[in-house]
Amino acid sequence: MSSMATAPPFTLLEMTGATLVRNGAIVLQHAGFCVQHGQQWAIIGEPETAKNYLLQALAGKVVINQGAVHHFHASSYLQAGEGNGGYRTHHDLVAYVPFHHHFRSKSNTQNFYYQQRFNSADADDAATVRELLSKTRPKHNDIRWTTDDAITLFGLDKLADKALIKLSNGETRRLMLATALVKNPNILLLDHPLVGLDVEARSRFEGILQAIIQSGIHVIMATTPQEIPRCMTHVAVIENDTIAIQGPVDQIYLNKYRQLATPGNVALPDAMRGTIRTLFEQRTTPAIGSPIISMNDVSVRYGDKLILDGINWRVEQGEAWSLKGHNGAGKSTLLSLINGDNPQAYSNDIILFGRKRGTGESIWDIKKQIGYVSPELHQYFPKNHTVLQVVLSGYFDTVGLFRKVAPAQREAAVRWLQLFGLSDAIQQRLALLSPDKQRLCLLARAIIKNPNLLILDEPCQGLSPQHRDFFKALMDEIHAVSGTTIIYVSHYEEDIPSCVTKYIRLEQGRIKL
Ligand SMILES: Nc1ncnc2c1ncn2[C@@H]1O[C@H](COP(=O)(O)OP(=O)(O)OP(=O)(O)O)[C@@H](O)[C@H]1O
Repeated sequence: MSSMATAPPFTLLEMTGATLVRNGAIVLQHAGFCVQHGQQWAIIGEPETAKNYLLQALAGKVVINQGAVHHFHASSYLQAGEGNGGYRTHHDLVAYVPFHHHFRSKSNTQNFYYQQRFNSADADDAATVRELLSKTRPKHNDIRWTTDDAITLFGLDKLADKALIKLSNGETRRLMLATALVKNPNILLLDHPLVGLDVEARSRFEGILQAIIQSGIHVIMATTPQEIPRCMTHVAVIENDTIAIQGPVDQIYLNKYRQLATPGNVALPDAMRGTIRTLFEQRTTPAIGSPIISMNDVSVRYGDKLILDGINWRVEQGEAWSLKGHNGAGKSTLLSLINGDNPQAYSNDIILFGRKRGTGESIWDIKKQIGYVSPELHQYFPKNHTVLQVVLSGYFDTVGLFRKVAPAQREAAVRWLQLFGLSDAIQQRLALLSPDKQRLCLLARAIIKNPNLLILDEPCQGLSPQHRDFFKALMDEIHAVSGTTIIYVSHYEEDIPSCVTKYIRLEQGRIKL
């Protein structure tokens, strides 16, 4: 990959004849892509892996099997570096914001385990927002964005002294974007930057992006046809393993792609519905009486900060609820009280599955009633287990499989994986699956034990439109067949299945009627 090839005038970045391979399979072939000065690119289409790999290739994070990427924008920086003895690379001028963050503890020894968030005393090893941003120094002197600028742009002022581990999902996304900005790159590569942001943050994003672009940074982002910011000048459309179409945004017939990505009502094939019925006939979890959840004046406090304030909520068996609220409203904290991850559940008046919390029940007694999936679980789930092991671990509520399983359990796991279209991947390690298939695998894990309560926190995050529609139809079917109680969190109305008929909205930790 040479960055010293001769640049056509105004060309900043060029990919030529590139073939990208993942786990032995071609993801993208013969890809050509060129960014000229003043162009901002949105990459849409499917599969997600191809978009993600294209960004990673431009960021220099994956090997290109054939072809090359030329970073002409870095030429003068590299030339100026020659002779002064310092090591310079075009990587210094490119920042990539992935879908998942890789923040580490200060000792840099481990990823945070995900319950750690709700045990505030454990968070001492985590850097604060300001510490992280301050230590992310650019390798060059062309500083357009300081730490303070980035904090202001992304509205992180109130969070600046907070440990990273304490941030909500949406707050973490904003921090990831800010971290990339303080590298002061020439090229900013964003993988679905709006995912996890609430409606208001998404509407502010256009202005944020404009400010970034006006400072001279060029943006290339993977996104959906529905969410192409107005300041994007060009679009590239991925279809299967090629860049099918690319050009100025006003010359691409976007409606076609928007229609493809518009939520639709998928009808599950009869055979699939039959399988679901059979799987639920083997229900092992005994049904219990209502209410499933009863919260009476529940509050959660960390230090002097009240995160949840006077929550009264009753969920009857078989109900399907949408839990709504802005980023940082307290949704995940509320869920952590239900799924046994938050020690403050004991000091509150909470009845779960007919039993008051703090009356001798173990966390496992609680967890065995619940199927759970969330962005945090996905983030921290060890990826070295096979797909089959991951799904089977749902029977034991462990993060990975450490027990022997019964043949019937194994058979059910295989059938669920067939339903989710993951039969081919059964023996593959989770790490080798694309992020959307990993998510489907964790969804199968949540469902496999036929739990009394399904907690689905942003379950469609990262799913393709087809997978999303399929998953919603599956939820409707499961709810109809099993009567499983559901709590569903999403910042996108179109992600919510039609079986969800009740809602609770949080605002700054309180119920908003
Ligand atoms: N241990 C902690 N100490 C201090 N503040 C915390 C702690 N854990 C969470 N918070 C704060 O509590 C607020 C609520 O966080 P929570 O994750 O419940 O929000 P959320 O509604 O799920 O947001 P999102 O939509 O972004 O996922 C956030 O502002 C977060 O920073």
